[in-house]
Amino acid sequence: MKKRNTKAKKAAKTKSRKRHCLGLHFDDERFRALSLSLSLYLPVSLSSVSSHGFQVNVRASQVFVERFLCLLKCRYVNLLLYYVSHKYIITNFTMDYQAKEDGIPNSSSVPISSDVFEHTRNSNGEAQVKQQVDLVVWLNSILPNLCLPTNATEEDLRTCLSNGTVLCRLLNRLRPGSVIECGGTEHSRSENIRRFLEAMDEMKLPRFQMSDLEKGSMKFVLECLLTLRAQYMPHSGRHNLPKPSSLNKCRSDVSTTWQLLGPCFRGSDCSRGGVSPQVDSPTLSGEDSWKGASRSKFHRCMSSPVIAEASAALKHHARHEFHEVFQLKQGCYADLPDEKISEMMKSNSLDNAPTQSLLNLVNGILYESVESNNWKIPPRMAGLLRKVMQAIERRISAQAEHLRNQNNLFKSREKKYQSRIKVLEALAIGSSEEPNRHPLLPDVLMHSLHQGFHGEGWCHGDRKIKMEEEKKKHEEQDVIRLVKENDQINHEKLALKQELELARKAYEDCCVKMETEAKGAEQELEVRLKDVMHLLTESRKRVNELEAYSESKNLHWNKKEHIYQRFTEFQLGALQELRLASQSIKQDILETQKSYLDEFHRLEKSYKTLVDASENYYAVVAENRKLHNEVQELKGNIRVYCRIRPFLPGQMGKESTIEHIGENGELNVLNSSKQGKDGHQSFKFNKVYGPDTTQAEVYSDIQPLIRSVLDGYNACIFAYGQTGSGKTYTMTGPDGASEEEWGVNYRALNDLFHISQNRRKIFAYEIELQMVEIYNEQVRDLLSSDGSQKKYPSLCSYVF
Ligand SMILES: Nc1ncnc2c1ncn2[C@@H]1O[C@H](COP(=O)(O)OP(=O)(O)OP(=O)(O)O)[C@@H](O)[C@H]1O
Repeated sequence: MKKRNTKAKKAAKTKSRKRHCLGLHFDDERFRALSLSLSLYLPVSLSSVSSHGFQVNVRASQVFVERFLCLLKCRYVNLLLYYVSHKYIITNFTMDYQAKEDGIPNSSSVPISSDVFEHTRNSNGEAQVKQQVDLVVWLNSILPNLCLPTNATEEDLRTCLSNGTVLCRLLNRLRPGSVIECGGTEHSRSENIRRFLEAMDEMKLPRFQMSDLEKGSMKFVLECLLTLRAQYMPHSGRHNLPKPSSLNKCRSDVSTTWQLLGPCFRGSDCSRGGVSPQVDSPTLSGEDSWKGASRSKFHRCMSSPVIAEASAALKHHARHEFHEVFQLKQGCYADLPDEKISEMMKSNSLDNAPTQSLLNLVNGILYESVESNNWKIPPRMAGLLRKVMQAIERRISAQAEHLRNQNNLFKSREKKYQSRIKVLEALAIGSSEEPNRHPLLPDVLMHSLHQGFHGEGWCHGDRKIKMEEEKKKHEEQDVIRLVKENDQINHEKLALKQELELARKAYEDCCVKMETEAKGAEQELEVRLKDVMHLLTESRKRVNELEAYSESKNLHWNKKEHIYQRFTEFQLGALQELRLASQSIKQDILETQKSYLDEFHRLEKSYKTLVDASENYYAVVAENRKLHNEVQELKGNIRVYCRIRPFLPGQMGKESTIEHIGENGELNVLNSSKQGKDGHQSFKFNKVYGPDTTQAEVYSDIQPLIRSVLDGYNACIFAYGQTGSGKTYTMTGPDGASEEEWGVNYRALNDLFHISQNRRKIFAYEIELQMVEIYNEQVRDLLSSDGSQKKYPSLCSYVF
């Protein structure tokens, strides 16, 4: 019996290894357990199970389904969860899976109906479109001048990114100085892209090929940009893609996981989202696949907030319209209208909006405040920020509560399974204590066996004995088979128990970790909220101060501007006048210069003439003097002139005695007292001046004598006649005389000074004047200042 048991165990082991080789280990119990585990975290539920197939209800995208099929083939849950954590799970559909009895089911052979495929494709397309929209919004927020439409197609993106400048600018905004941008030539285009890719390599981030930008799918380009976004804006689009660092980590995780699994899958097959795992060699057992690092990675993925987010997104699929409230076309929060902010702040919108949208909003506002407003948050945005943070806090609290409920549920299920395991263990123990009774052997069979050894048919001949032996042999074979199956069941029970224990521990760890993370996140959010509120208060103070300062400055500058404007206008007017004056002066200067030039030429000519004349001047002057004096001598050294006084005002009716005045100094006088010839007397003078002769005409005959005096000749002019005949009038002029009435004395002195002044460069004259009066033959000095009126004995002439 012992030998038979050993053989049965060996056969069971061989069969078990064979099942592992097939890569399928989904009998009913095992799959139920797996489904239960999955349903705790994922939108997967087992619909029906049979010995050869099962139906799974999945809410997932096509990618998810493909991954799930891979999971079914190798029972590798880690892989499934990994992909789920990074892909959208957005739709519902049912997948029928019929496992093949004789081989490994291939994902391509899974009978999925055409409408399911269509639905799946649409789901996948929706996810890609959403990723693309998110990416466009992000690009617009980083590079506002880009102005990409939210519904930009792949070709639009290709056109936008193909010259490489946008990529370089994007990278420089995220990481200043990362790349140096070239110009817009064809060569610069490839150079820009090359530099961008080098920078990505340097940052150890996944990149695309240059040909991806030229044609074909933009998938890798989009993945690269989403990774870049996750790297530098880790809170933005978290549900779309992991951080680049974590992406690389996840890639290595996947690779590690494959190693743990054995060579069933190659990491490279899925490093870019591939879905065609290969079964190359026997896999490890299901128990092995849950050991060590892979299990911890599984729980790390499970504990990721993204899972919770994805789950929440599935549960609140109907809330899609609220997501629209927080979607911004251009990603510019500062320009949001008040109506939009009010709509966002409504409790209905906040409670129903996806958490990722709220986080995007918070990050967007903070990013804008850092980038554009120098850490200043506008008050209306601060109110919205506070509301959003409160909504996030409420959600975190709800998540923690949900996790606690899940934990309780899991514990209750664990107890239920433990009780089942205990029953099975009791059955197994019972069978070992009663060797002749296998727990799974039916009573009828046990009765037959008993009868086989102790029954009465033993005595009815050889034929009967032979039949009994054959029957016994069959029954023994049945017993062996049943024992073997019982061993197998026990073995699987033990494995299931261990697996459940591990899962329970892992789940507890996961819950603790998630609670810790939730508390940490809550505390972090509280700290950030406090920081934001502090910043907001400071910003408000600063804004008020700046507004007051700006107002006063504005007034001051307005005044100054007015003053400067007036001053400028005045200066412009003055400048204009100066310009006109300058032009006029310039014209005058030119004219003056021209006239001076003419004058200079004229003076030059005159000067030459004068030079010529001056050479003979002195000779001419001497000659002139000589001739002049000779003329005077010829005229006579003693000349006698006679001037006839007109009637005085009171004598107008009297008869004149002047009979005739001749041209040559002849004068005929009629004496009415005498008769005849004696009554007519004739006189002869050098010249006779009639009663109408002016003072100037009298002096014109005397003037040459004045010149002779200055030439060194002596001259004497004196007047004589009876009282009232006009001597004083002729020599001096009447009292208060005008220049016309000046007598000989004034005119002679004028000429003396004038001629002596003209000759001052040649001669120096000394002029002395003496004025005397001769009266009653007494000479009196009229210019004497001592009052003594010096008297001379007898002199009756004026001497010059
Ligand atoms: N040519 C004249 N035209 C007009 N009035 C004259 C003229 N000559 C003399 N008289 C006037 O005659 C008057 C007498 O002249 P004035 O005093 O010169 O004479 P007199 O010879 O000097 O006299 P006396 O010897 O007494 O001094 C004056 O009133 C004077 O104005």
